[in-house]
Amino acid sequence: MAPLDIDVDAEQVAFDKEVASIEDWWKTPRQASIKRPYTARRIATLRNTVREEYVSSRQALKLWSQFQSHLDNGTYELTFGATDPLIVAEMAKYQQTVYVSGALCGFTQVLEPGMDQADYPWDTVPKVVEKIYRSQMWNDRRQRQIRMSKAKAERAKMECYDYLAPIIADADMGFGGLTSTVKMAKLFVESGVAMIHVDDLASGMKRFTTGQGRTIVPTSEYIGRLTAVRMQFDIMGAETMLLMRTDLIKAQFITSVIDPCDHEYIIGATNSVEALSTVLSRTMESGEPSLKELVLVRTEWEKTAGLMTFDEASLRSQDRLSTALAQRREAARSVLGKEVAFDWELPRSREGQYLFKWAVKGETERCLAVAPLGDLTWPRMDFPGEIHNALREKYPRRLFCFGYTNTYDWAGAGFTETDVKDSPSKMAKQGAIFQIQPTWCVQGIRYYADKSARMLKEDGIAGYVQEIQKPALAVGRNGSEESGAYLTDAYFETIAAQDYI
Ligand SMILES: C[C@](O)(C(=O)O)[C@H](CC(=O)O)C(=O)O
Repeated sequence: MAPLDIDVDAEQVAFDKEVASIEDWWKTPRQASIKRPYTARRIATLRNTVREEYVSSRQALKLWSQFQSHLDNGTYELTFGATDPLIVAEMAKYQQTVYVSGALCGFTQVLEPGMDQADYPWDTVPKVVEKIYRSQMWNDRRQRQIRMSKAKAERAKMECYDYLAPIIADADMGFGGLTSTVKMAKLFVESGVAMIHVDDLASGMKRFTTGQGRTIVPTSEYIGRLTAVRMQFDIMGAETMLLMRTDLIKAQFITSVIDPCDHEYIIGATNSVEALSTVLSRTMESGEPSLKELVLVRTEWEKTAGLMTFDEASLRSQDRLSTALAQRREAARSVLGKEVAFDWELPRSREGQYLFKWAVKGETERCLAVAPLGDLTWPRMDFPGEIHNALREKYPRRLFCFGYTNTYDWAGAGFTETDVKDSPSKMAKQGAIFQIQPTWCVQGIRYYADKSARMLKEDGIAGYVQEIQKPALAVGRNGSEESGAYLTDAYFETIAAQDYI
C-alpha cells in the first residue's frame, strides 16, 4: 500500500477546523455546564479522521430535554430496571425512560448468575442495552407499518406510543483501570445508551448489598474515572449523558490515602497497639477461625485501639477542607504544643484498605468535587435532601437521580401511606427529576410469575383463559401485532407480492 500523498497545510486547516467545532459544541446549552480538564485540541488529536454519528447522541438529547422540562415544571420521571424487550415495550406506554440495572443483568443476563457484585463481564450491560435498543427500533417499525396501512380516519383512533425511550444504564465502577473504563464508555455509546452512571466503589470490592465492607476509592481516582468517560464521549463527539453516583454514605473503607481531600475522614489508631492485620494473621495461623471469630477478634482489637479521625484526636474543628494529614498534624502541634498520637496504618484491613468514617459532609464534598464533570448527581442514600440543597446552592440547575430499593422499610422509617405517595414529588422538588426502582423485576416479575405459575398448576388451562387470555384479548392483545406478524407480512408483500396474489 502506497503512503498517502498528504498536503500538510490542508491537514492543518482541517484539524484546526475540527478543534473549533469541538469548542463550539462545548458551548451548546447541553454541554455548557460541563467543565473539562483538557482542551478541545487534545481531544481532536485523539479522534478518528472520519466522524461517526451515534444513536446515543440523539437519545441523550431527548433525555436531556425531558429532564430540563421536568426541572422547569417541578415534575419527575419514575421508571424501573428491565432487561427484557417485552417488558420494555409495555413500559413505553407509561414511562419516558428505561433503566438497565447491573444487578438485574448479573442475575439474569449472564452465563453464571450471581449477586450484585459487579463481577459479570464488562460488556454485559452494554450488550443488554443494545438488545433493548434494537427491540425498541423494531417496535417503532412495527407500529409505523401497521399505522400506515390504515386510513387516516382509522389511524386517528389508534393508540400510538413512543417506543424509543432513552435508556439509562448501570456502568458500575467502570470495570477496572482507566483503559477498561474508556472501552466500556465507547461500547455504551455504540449500544445506543442515553446515559450511564459511574460510581466511586472499589473495583472487585462491591459488597454493600450485604451491608459489609463497602469500599470506596479516593476522590482523585473517582475524578479520573469520570474524566475517562467524559474524554471518551468527547472523542466520539457523543452527547451521551453521565450520571455520577457516589457511595460514600455507609462506606467502611477507602482503598488509599493518596488524596488529601479524603484525609479528614480516615480513621487511625490513637493508642499504641499492634497492627490489626498482624493480629488477624496470627488468628488465621492459629487454626481455621470462622468468620464470626474473626469479626470478634477485630471488634476486640477495635476496643483497644482508640479509633478516631485525626481531627477528633486533636479536638480540632473540621473546617480544613482538603488539608493533608501532614498540615493537620502541624496545625495541631502548634496549638496543642505536643504531637497528636494518630496512626492510620494500624487499622488497615488485611487487603490493605484504610478505615473510613463516612459523613454527609464528606459525601457533599465529593459530589461537589465531581459535579462539573457530569450531568446528574446521585448521592446513594435514603435522605439526600441536605446534599441536594448544598449542590443546588452552587449549581442551581443541578439534576439529581434517586433510587428506591427493594427492601426499604417505609413504615419503619416513619412514612405514612400518604407520605409514600407524595415521596416522588417531594424528591422532585429537591431536584431529583430522575427516579428509579432499579431492581423492580427481581420482586415484580417473580411475584407475577409465581401467581401465574400457581394458577396454571391449580386451575389448569381454564385459569389461563380466565385470568390472562380473556383480559389480554379484551385490550387488543391477540399476540399477532406484538409479535410483528403484520410487519413480516409486509416484507413478504414487498419482496414478492405477485406470489401471494
Ligand atoms: C442500581 C444498582 O446498582 C443496580 O445494580 O441496579 C443497585 C440496585 C440496588 O441494590 O437496589 C444499587 O443501587 O447499587
